[in-house]
Amino acid sequence: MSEKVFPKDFMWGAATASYQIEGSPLADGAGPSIWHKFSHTPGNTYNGDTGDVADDHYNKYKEDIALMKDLGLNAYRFSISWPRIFPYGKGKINEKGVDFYNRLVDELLKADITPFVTLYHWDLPAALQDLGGWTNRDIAYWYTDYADYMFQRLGDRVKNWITLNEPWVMAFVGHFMGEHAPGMKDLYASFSVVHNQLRAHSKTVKAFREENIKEGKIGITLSNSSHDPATNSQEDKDAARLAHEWTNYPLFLNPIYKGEYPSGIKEYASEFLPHNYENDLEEIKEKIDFVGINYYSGDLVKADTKSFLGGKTVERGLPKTEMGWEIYPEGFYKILKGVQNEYNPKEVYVTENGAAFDDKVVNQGVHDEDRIDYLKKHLEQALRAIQNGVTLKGYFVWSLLDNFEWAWGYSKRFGIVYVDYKTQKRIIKDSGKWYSQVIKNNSFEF
Ligand SMILES: OC[C@@H]1[C@@H](O)[C@H](O)[C@@H](O)c2[nH]c(CCc3ccccc3)c[n+]21
Repeated sequence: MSEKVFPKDFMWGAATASYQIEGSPLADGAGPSIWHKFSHTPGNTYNGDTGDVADDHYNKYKEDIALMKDLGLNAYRFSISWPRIFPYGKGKINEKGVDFYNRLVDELLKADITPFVTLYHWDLPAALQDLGGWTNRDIAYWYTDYADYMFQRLGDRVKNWITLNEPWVMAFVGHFMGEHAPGMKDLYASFSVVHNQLRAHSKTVKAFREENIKEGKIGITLSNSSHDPATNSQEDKDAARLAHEWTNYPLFLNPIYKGEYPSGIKEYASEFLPHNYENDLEEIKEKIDFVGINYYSGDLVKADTKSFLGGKTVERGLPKTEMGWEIYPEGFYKILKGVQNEYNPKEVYVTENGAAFDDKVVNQGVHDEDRIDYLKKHLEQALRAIQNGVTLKGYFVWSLLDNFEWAWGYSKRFGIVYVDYKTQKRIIKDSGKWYSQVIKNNSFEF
């Protein structure tokens, strides 16, 4: 393999999520999600933005799939909105909700685009939050029933499944920092949410095996930020390792692959883990087919006794994206190599990588050189990882379209396609044209 070309059959895609692009959150019998309620609660999102319209993808999905085809994508990662299927989270089924995803999948297959389905990307049915949501142990059963129903309805055409998107963010940004739905600030709740997501994930993997989906594969997508020690001191090294075990893939892959939480979590955070959590570890240790890695940025960690787990992040002084995240491509390699070294997964997919920049339309185009530079530098590190033994099989850029960026609303643009929210017009950015060349050449050099 020449040093700049990806392996043959490497999968090139783009990723999105239901609440961020679809709009029409309550259409055709859908129930409200916790993000519908959170974004409609004053003060929670920039400018009071909500997902009521977003990219209107619920109505424009055919046009957007034609765009994906134009770009030459051979895969597309999207999420299913649980409350469109089960408006109250369990019990009554909303056929019109199922019908939307049936039509979406059929249109993707017609365009020769492989669907990668995320079963949960944070839009929990609000009715389940009324019962405690992810802090209620019974959610493992509610979630598995929902997932198993989707396997039955779409499993004949959808072969690649992701149980959860970024369970760390759901647990801590949503239940400790309070900046995401459901807006809680309770560290004990956060660790219960970690544990119940792992229980739900593994019960679902077991149900998936029983459904016997032909050539089916199932995995989980985890958020990661490369944490390096601010200095060579033992305190900073320890703080960086703890930050890694807490916020990155080990918090979930250790239980899944090794049947226990990372040593630092057991040593310094065991008081927050649910009572008798050990009784669930055997069941959580359920084989998965691939690991999904999300990566955006890296940081330095400095020992700090006032911070949770004794570390605080400090900056390197590197260029930043519009999110204020430092651009650190080497960290991408470290995370990918680290996953392979520690768990040796059969397959790895980059399920999200991308950047927000201050995109402007000039003469009907968007000349986002900064995003091209970001993507190129990260693809170089992804290829380097493959050349160093990482079983990386595909890459999904975040995101296909500019969309609802959670608490930031529509103020941050991550798309390789620009969305004019007043007209809902799509404009392929220069980065989208560049990415389409990457796919055609299977290389970032052409
Ligand atoms: O922020 C860009 C994307 C989101 O739009 C995706 O829905 C989400 O999966 C995702 N995760 C990350 C990295 C972790 C993170 C999430 C939320 C806020 C800050 C960091 C970045 N992103």
